[in-house]
Amino acid sequence: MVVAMALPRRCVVWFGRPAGAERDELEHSGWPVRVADVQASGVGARNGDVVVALADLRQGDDATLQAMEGMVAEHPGVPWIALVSPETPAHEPRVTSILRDCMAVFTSPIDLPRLRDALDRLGQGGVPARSKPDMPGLVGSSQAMQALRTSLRKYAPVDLPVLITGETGTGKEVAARAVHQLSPRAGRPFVAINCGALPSNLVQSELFGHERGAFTGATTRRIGHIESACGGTVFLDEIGDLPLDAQTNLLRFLQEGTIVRVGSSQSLRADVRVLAATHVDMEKAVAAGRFRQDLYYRLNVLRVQIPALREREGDVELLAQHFLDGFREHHDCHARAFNVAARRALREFPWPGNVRELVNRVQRAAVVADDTLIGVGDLDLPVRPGRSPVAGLDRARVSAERDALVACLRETRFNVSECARRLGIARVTVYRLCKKHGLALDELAQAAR
Ligand SMILES: Nc1ncnc2c1ncn2[C@@H]1O[C@H](COP(=O)(O)OP(=O)(O)OP(=O)(O)O)[C@@H](O)[C@H]1O
Repeated sequence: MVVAMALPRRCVVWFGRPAGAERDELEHSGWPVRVADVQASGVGARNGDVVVALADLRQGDDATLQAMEGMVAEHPGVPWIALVSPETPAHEPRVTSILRDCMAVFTSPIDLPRLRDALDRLGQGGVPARSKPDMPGLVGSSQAMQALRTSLRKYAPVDLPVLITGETGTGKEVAARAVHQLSPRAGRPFVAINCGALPSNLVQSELFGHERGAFTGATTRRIGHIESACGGTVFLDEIGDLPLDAQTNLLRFLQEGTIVRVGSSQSLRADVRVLAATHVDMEKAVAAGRFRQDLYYRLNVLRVQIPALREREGDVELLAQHFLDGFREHHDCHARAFNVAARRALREFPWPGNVRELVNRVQRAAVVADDTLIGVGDLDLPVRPGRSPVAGLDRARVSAERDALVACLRETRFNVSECARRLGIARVTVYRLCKKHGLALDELAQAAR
């Protein structure tokens, strides 16, 4: 039987069985608890209610897990928190799927003050606090990112060039900045140069500087980027685009530690560490004669590959929330977090433009979202029906339920009481099922006339 619950405006709907102390603690801190049965109850929230749903996975058989999975999927607009025990089979697909859609997970014995804090944050439209990144600017807790951090930490103190490779927008410059920050050069300048954006006739002068009168228009002496990074680090982005003559001078600098300004014959010592990045295949560029092999060897002493965003399990949501929080610090917007469907879409999208594309989509969504939870439409991401958590048998079951309901409604000429009697369910269940399947009774009845 379905229980239609009249909720207070602020409430925890607890699917499962809270211990007395757990319930008391929440009620005393202003969070009335409504205990709900996942097999028979809905969330029951009205517009404007502040409701947080708790998926209590500490007890429960497979049928409960299945119903819980469906319940979470059916209520994408509600923030969910999961409670698990050390015995909860976290590797089982149903549990994994539920946990993924929850904004926070607490393991028993539940730390009640932390749970209360999480509820307060969600109640204000925020998300539970997350741990700060342990490397400057580099957010992500996936295995791929942990391995990357380990390499960057190892390479930072060694005063050798690092070649950073990876697809566009993966965070090569962020990684270069982290190396600089973690190195003994941290207090000195970090100068980033996009080699692909330098005008070809000015590359040498931009990198190494020029003397007055070195060429038409050189009315004053100019210090180049490498010299201006003195004592610090220079980051040469898109190194594969560096013209061959500039490659020769860069090689000399790497071998001898000296530069020569354009129009001068004097060598100047420059204490600068070089980090370089590329998204092109440097071996191919060398084979094609576009890049000097000796320079490639010099730059490629230490090498890190930044993983594509699609290879970082679990990081997309973390990054998306990070960018949303950052956006909110400087702009007024309603959005505080992402609903279940949006988080699923974030996980499933292949992100060809990597983290940069994610930044752009999140910022756009933060501007257009009218709700506190960003939806799939706000992110302008496709919904992939084939990847719904209600997959396979479950989807077949849902679709059979819908078909049976529509057929019975038609047979009974949309008489809800008669339809309920024939299906052997309560009238309220007919209404609940119509809502669940997105069926507007009035419109259906009208269309059938
Ligand atoms: N791990 C990360 N944590 C936080 N922000 C990140 C991370 N990785 C990338 N970003 C952000 O994503 C955007 C793109 O990063 P970045 O410019 O470092 O990428 P890139 O690989 O150097 O790009 P390109 O190939 O175009 O030079 C930046 O806004 C950066 O701050």
